[in-house]
Amino acid sequence: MCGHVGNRGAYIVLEGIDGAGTTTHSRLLAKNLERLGYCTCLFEEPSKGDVGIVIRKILSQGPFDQRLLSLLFAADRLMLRNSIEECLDRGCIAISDRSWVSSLAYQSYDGFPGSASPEWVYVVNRYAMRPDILIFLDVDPVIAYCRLGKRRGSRELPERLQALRGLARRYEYVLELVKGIIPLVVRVKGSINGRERPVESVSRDILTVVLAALRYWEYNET
Ligand SMILES: Nc1ncnc2c1ncn2[C@@H]1O[C@H](COP(=O)(O)OP(=O)(O)O)[C@@H](O)[C@H]1O
Ligand SMILES: Cc1cn([C@H]2C[C@H](O)[C@@H](COP(=O)(O)OP(=O)(O)O)O2)c(=O)[nH]c1=O
Repeated sequence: MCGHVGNRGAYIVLEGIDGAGTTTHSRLLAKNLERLGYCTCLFEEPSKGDVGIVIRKILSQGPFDQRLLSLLFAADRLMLRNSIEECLDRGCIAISDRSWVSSLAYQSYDGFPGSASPEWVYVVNRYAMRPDILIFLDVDPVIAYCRLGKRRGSRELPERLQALRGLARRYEYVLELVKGIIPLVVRVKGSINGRERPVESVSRDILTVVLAALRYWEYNET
C-alpha cells in the first residue's frame, strides 16, 4: 500500500463505529481546510459508484456473509483509487469517510455472519491506498446508539447496541494492528464520559491534528 506525504498532497481517513460522526467530520474537515486555502477532495466508502450502490443495497437488506462483503468493499475502493491519486497528484488533500480500516474492523466482527480474519481482509486490500493520517472518532457506543435512533426518528433495536459495542472492541484491536502501517493514527474523543461533545469542539481538535501534521510534512519537505 502506498502513501502520499508532502507536496503530493495527503490522504486523510476518518474512522469510527456507526454514528461516530465520520460523515459529519469529514465534511467539516474539508470545509475548514478549504477556508485555510487548501484544496480538498471528499470521498466516501461505500462509494456512489456501481459497486458502492450494490453494497448499500446488500447492507440495507440485513445480515450478509462478511467474506463476500470484504471482496465487494475491496473492489469498490480499488475503483476509487485513481480518483484519489489524481487528487493527490494535484497537491490536494483527499479526505475519506472510511477506508479498508473499516473492513478490518467490521468484516472481522464475529457478531456478523461469515466473519473474516483481519489478516485475510488486509491481504484482500493489498492494493488499496494507505492513509497518511487516520483519525479515529472515539465515541461511546451508547452515545452512537442514541444518535442512530435520532437519525431514524425511532429507537434502534437492542441488538444494534450490542453490535456497536462489539465493533468498538474490534476497532481497539485493529488500531493496534495499523499503528505500524499508517504514519499517523490519532484518536479524537467524539464523546466524553458518556456525554455528547459539541461538534465544533471535535472538529477543532481534528483540524488541529491535521494542520500540525501537514505543516510538519511541508516543513520537512523543503
Ligand atoms: N460531537 C459530534 N460529532 C459528530 N456528530 C455529532 C456530534 N454530536 C452530535 N452529532 C450528531 O450525530 C450524527 C452523526 O452522524 P454521521 O456524521 O452521519 O455519523 P457516521 O457517518 O459516523 O455514522 C449527526 O446527526 C450529528 O449531528
Ligand atoms: C468502508 C466499509 C464500511 N462498512 C460499513 C460501515 C457502515 O455500517 C456502512 C456504511 O454505511 P453508511 O450509511 O455510509 O454509514 P456511516 O455513515 O456510518 O459510514 O458500511 C463495512 O462494513 N466495511 C467497510 O469496509
